[in-house]
Amino acid sequence: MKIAIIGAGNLGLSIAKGILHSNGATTMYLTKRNTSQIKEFEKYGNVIVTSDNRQAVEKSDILIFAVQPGHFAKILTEVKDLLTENHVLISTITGFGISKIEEIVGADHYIIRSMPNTAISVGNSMTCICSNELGAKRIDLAKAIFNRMGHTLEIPEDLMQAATVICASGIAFWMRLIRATTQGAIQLGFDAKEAQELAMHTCNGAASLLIDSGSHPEEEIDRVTTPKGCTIEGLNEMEHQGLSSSLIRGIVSSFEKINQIKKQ
Ligand SMILES: NC(=O)C1=CN([C@@H]2O[C@H](COP(=O)(O)OP(=O)(O)OC[C@H]3O[C@@H](n4cnc5c(N)ncnc54)[C@H](O)[C@@H]3O)[C@@H](O)[C@H]2O)C=CC1
Ligand SMILES: O=C(O)[C@@H]1CCC=N1
Repeated sequence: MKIAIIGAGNLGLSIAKGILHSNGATTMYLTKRNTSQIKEFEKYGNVIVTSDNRQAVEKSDILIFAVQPGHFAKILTEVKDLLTENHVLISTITGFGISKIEEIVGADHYIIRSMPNTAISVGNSMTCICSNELGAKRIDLAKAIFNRMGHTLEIPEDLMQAATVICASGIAFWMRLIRATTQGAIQLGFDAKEAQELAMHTCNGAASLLIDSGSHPEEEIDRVTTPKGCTIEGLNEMEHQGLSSSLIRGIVSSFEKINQIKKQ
């Protein structure tokens, strides 16, 4: 597969690392206006770093766009005459709908929207995907690409903003929960490094339990909460302080913000 990542910033480079780790490309173009910080990627023999988006598009079949929303229309306009019937366009760009992409390049291209998160760099992204009408013929290909770097779910486009909050911003939300747990562990006597080790592996274990068993979180909670024990004591105090409520309100605020951004 010949892949181009147009916009090798935070997300673009995370995708590049994921692709490299999974040997997911025969050649990979990485583009950025100033390429000096990412030249090191050329040490992988099949990676070409350039600021020339047109060259990257011409030499690749799968085009993954990961630029800021304000730059996307200009870049599409710059390369649209090079697009062939073989190209698959994958946009990771927040709030930029398929209809807007079609307005620029036409509906006669395979257009996929995908919303990965930065855990794609370690092959563990939750990635939501949707497509235009023609792109439905390439959705399995897009899923195959992202399944090598985590888990994918095909969703209707109108859920893409919500998916961005839960999956992409979600990385930040979970990081903060892990950090707070780490701070608690330090207060209880662990040094900072061990505290983080305990917090992140316990978090990983909790997610793995649900993924492997398919059970509901409350079923797993029931297995841990000894009557009159310390777990229910802590859990109830967290809820008195608004744990679930504050998470839900944060998610909804994030969603309201993303909808404002889309309107701008
Ligand atoms: N950071 C994240 O976790 C996620 C970001 N997104 C979306 O992905 C997109 C990129 O986000 P980030 O990586 O965080 O932004 P970023 O600002 O780190 O990366 C964008 C990159 O595009 C490059 N760029 C700008 N103009 C260019 C041009 N004409 N040609 C080639 N490259 C150009 C910039 O130099 C920069 O390296 C955004 O639309 C964001 O909404 C989506 C999911 C997760
Ligand atoms: O914070 C943001 O607006 C972008 C979208 C999801 C992750 N970063």
